[in-house]
Amino acid sequence: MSAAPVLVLVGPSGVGKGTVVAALKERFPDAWLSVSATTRSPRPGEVDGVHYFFLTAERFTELVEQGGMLEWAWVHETDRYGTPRGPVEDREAAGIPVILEIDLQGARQVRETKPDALFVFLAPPSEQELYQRLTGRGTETREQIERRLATAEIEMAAINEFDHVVVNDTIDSAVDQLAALMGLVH
Ligand SMILES: Nc1nc2c(ncn2[C@@H]2O[C@H](COP(=O)(O)OP(=O)(O)O)[C@@H](O)[C@H]2O)c(=O)[nH]1
Ligand SMILES: Nc1ncnc2c1ncn2[C@@H]1O[C@H](COP(=O)(O)OP(=O)(O)O)[C@@H](O)[C@H]1O
Repeated sequence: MSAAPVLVLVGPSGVGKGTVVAALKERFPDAWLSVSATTRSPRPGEVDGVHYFFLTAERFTELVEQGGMLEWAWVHETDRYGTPRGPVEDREAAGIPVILEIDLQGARQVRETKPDALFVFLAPPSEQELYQRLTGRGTETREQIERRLATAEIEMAAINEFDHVVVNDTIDSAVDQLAALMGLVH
């Protein structure tokens, strides 16, 4: 039996990573989405341990120093985000497909430690559509949107580092493509 896949999904803020992963999980409930740790504050409705593990800066540093993060990075220059190592390794050992929704810097670190993972870039159909999705979501201030668009440019420039590019045109077709790449079949 071949090992279950580890999907590393990267894409600019607002491209639809969260939406596509939620749809993928609905169709393939056995796939497990890693819960990241972050130093940013929870938004209304976000639950600690469900959406993120919300950590203080001190606790985040402590975990990094203990080797508890598979990868971590400063994202949008303001906060640290990282993947707790233990839960990922537990799923891998149990043969459960793993999804890491992380940023470009994190993906580069995972490439070093898990070169067999599946590195996929989720791209927008167009720049215009990315802008519309990001502003349409309505969860960021103008300044935050500007910062995310600047990060998006850096991320889009690294698209060639990825094994596969999936364009998030419709949610269904993006899920179909990801499921096929991961070898998930009904
Ligand atoms: N390196 C790394 N990046 C992460 C992790 N979790 C989330 N991110 C990235 O952090 C960014 C979060 O951006 P933001 O627009 O604030 O969205 P949200 O925090 O996911 O609602 C996205 O680019 C994610 O890919 C993680 O565990 N590690
Ligand atoms: N395929 C799609 N077509 C149209 N809108 C989409 C699509 N995928 C996501 N969206 C919308 O785009 C916005 C950003 O999606 P989200 O999943 O929050 O992005 P990300 O997690 O990459 O930051 C949301 O309002 C979402 O409903």
